[in-house]
Amino acid sequence: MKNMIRRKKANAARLIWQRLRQYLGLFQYNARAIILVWSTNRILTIVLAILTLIAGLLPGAVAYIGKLIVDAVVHASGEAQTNYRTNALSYVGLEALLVILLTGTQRSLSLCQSLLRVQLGQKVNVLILEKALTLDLPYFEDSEFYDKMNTARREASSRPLSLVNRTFKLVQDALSLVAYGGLLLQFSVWAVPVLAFSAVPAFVAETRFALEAFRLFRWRSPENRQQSYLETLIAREDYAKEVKLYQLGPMLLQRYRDIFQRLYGEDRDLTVRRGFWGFLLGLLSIAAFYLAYAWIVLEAIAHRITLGDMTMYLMVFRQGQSTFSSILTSIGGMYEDNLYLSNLYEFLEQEIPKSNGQATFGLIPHDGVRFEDVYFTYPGKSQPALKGISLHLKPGEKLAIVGENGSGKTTLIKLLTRLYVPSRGRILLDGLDLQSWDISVLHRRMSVIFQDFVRYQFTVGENVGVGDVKNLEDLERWQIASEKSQAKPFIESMPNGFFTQLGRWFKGGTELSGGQWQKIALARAFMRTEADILVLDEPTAAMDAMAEAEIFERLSQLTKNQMLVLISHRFSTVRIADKIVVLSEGTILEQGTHAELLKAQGLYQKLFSIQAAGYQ
Ligand SMILES: Nc1ncnc2c1ncn2[C@@H]1O[C@H](COP(=O)(O)OP(=O)(O)OP(=O)(O)O)[C@@H](O)[C@H]1O
Repeated sequence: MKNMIRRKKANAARLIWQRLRQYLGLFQYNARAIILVWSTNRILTIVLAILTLIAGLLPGAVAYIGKLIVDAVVHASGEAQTNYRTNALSYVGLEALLVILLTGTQRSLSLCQSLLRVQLGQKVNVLILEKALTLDLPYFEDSEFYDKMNTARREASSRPLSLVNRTFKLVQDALSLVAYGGLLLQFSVWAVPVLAFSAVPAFVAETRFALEAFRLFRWRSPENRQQSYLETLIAREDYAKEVKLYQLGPMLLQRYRDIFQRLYGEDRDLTVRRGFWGFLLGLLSIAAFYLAYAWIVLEAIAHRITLGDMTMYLMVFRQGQSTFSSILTSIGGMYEDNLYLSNLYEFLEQEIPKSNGQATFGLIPHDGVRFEDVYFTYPGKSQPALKGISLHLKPGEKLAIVGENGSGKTTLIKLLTRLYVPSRGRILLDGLDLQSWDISVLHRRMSVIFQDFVRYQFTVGENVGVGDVKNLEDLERWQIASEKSQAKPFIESMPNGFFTQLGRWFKGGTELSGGQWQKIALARAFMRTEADILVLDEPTAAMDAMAEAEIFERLSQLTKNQMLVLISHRFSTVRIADKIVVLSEGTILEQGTHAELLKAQGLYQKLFSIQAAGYQ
């Protein structure tokens, strides 16, 4: 029996300990937040700590001077002694000085916090962006991971400082409470623990609700993303045309409102419950406070304490109560901050499996590119996008890939450029698996223009220059590259030539036509002269017939020493290739030269004749 009771007790103790650890575990980020703040600006952090200390101790001193004033007044009025009067007046002066000091300290504290907030916000954002730069493409396409990053970005820049401020505020309040407690102990040893315990239920409720708030916040990431997407659709110029002409505005706005209503409903429930329980449990501490208050009044009436003592205790009580509730708020808030920070650190510390390829040259120089039985399935998909792809592209060779929409052409390029890793099989460059190559060396050897190339809101020259970031500002190279892509004539006709700002986001920006943008993108590809693999995905789809014909006429010449991988739906353009691959549903259906494929009378020949017929 005794054993059973002992075991039960041990179990209960273990449970309490576990719970406590769970609670305390959630405060683990305080120290990290302080380190983060410390590394952001040491001087400001030290000043903040010192000011917090002063601001914590001063209120106790003010309360004590209050007592001295009242006692001196009582003496002075009873015995009409001038030195008591002088005493009383000098205490008043002293209190005024202390209050000035306190106000100054508090002002300086908020000044320090404002400065730190800006610096810390910048620092955390840079950390997040630096991490984002290390991520491979699949991470950006993984909505869960993307949500984590956005949650981190949205909130985390303000949270670390908030956590540090709260930690310091807690220390400050705790110091004030210790000072008050010290003064109160003279009254009764019981007053302090009674007041402390009365605050526990409110504290537990506060942390519980903070956890719930965080869960809500996390669940909602997808909804928040939807909302910000709708905002973008409604408010951004590149969507405005369609939104207006299809009259999508009201429908989009309604969706936006609906999401808000749903979120608001959940928020309101939580806020109401939090407020209700906070109030109810807060009543407990108020009751304890006022009982003690009444006790002090009775003691003063019975002359067991002086009037000065009573004034001091009452002040200590009032201040103590507000310090208590401020501590509660700090702890609840700190708990929330910790939860948000856990999200930030989860993002920052997510292990990114990196291929440790370091090779800067291949095993068989000049072997070119080989696909060996390559399969690829997109994450989360059941059907492979590419199946058993094998091909060989020798240095200087031109390869064209054709095939219907969704047949896997772009996917093949994504694998070739190592944005994705094959699920099976290998891709070799100069006899060495792409995974073994140093990624920056590999990317330097490639020049790629995707169908959805980026229209940078930079100057024309920079839009070309980004093709070779080392020579971003090199006017001469811009000129050569844009001459190759037929972009030079229209660039030079613009008022500021290569220095014209493009896009509409910034003042004085000029918008280009689709074909003009494409010529700029092509110039970007030609800018990368170091690259020996040029990949062009529908490079001339938006260009006029003349420009397209001129580019293709010269393309073989322009890319004489480069391997060229060209995706196109126009058969007139692919015929320049040494080898044409016809993709269908992720597999190679046919391959050969234009003449061979025509002769084979397969899909290529069929599609070619359909297109040719269209022009007759
Ligand atoms: N990021 C992605 N995640 C999942 N599936 C994708 C992704 N991108 C493409 N797919 C799928 O992979 C298949 C091949 O797409 P891919 O973009 O390679 O086709 P494509 O031949 O380039 O088409 P198009 O001629 O329309 O440009 C399609 O079924 C497509 O739905």
